[in-house]
Amino acid sequence: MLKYLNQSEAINVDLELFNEYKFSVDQLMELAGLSCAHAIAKCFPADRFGRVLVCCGPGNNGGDGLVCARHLALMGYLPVLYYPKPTPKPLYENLAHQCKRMEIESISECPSVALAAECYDLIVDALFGFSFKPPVRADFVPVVELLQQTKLPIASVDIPSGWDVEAGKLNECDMEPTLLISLTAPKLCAKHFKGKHHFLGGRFVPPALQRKYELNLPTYPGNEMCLEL
Ligand SMILES: NC(=O)C1=CN([C@@H]2O[C@H](COP(=O)(O)OP(=O)(O)OC[C@H]3O[C@@H](n4cnc5c(N)ncnc54)[C@H](O)[C@@H]3O)[C@@H](O)[C@H]2O)[C@@H](O)CC1
Ligand SMILES: [K+]
Repeated sequence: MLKYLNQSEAINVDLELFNEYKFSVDQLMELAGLSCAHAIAKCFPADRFGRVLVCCGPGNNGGDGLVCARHLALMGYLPVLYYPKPTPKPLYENLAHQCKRMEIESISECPSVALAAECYDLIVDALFGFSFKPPVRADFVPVVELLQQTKLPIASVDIPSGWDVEAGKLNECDMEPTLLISLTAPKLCAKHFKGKHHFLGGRFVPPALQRKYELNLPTYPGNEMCLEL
């Protein structure tokens, strides 16, 4: 049976990938963000869902979002970034710079539900991942409210933002993505996911680490970056 990780297991797997297996954050983020773009392309083809609002948070989940936006642009989408709190570290500055040089538009105001409905076909939620601790801080309340109120389909990276990593949907955030891309392995909250598509991405987990945490990951088909669970 596929293992669903609690918050501390997710953090420990992450630490081991960096400390024991010597991956760099950039490497894993690139693969994670690329796998998200692939899962999105399988569920939301560019000819019908071309205009994508990519909402990025301040941590690595937001970094995955920046990578995903860049790959979506390469795949024929028209992503627009909403990245309200850019993190002043070279990793994130470089990813944001790459998006800019890829001519990806950026907006500084969170759009209203009505404006988002007019301008976009899909929202990518890369606000918070497995290090989220509720409640949502003030800076991110408007965008979390947009995610809760919009009728547009949402693709969530790793965790539906605002959900508790283990308990799932909270009273203060009952957002329901259409697509969830669990990275590395699903977290416990994914057991409560009721949307249409649940994908696994982040095809980089060494066999010994899979065995140690008894992840029982399914076999990715062929050279695919992601698979539907
Ligand atoms: N091995 C892995 O497990 C990998 C993880 N990656 C991504 O990294 C994510 C985890 O990244 P991080 O640990 O950097 O953390 P997150 O991106 O989950 O979030 C932490 C950031 O959000 C802020 N934050 C936390 N709670 C908040 C709240 N209530 N209101 C507002 N802001 C809040 C924190 O200050 C911090 O800046 C994963 O979910 C996944 O998306 C990938 O990049 C690559 C590989
Ligand atoms: K997220």
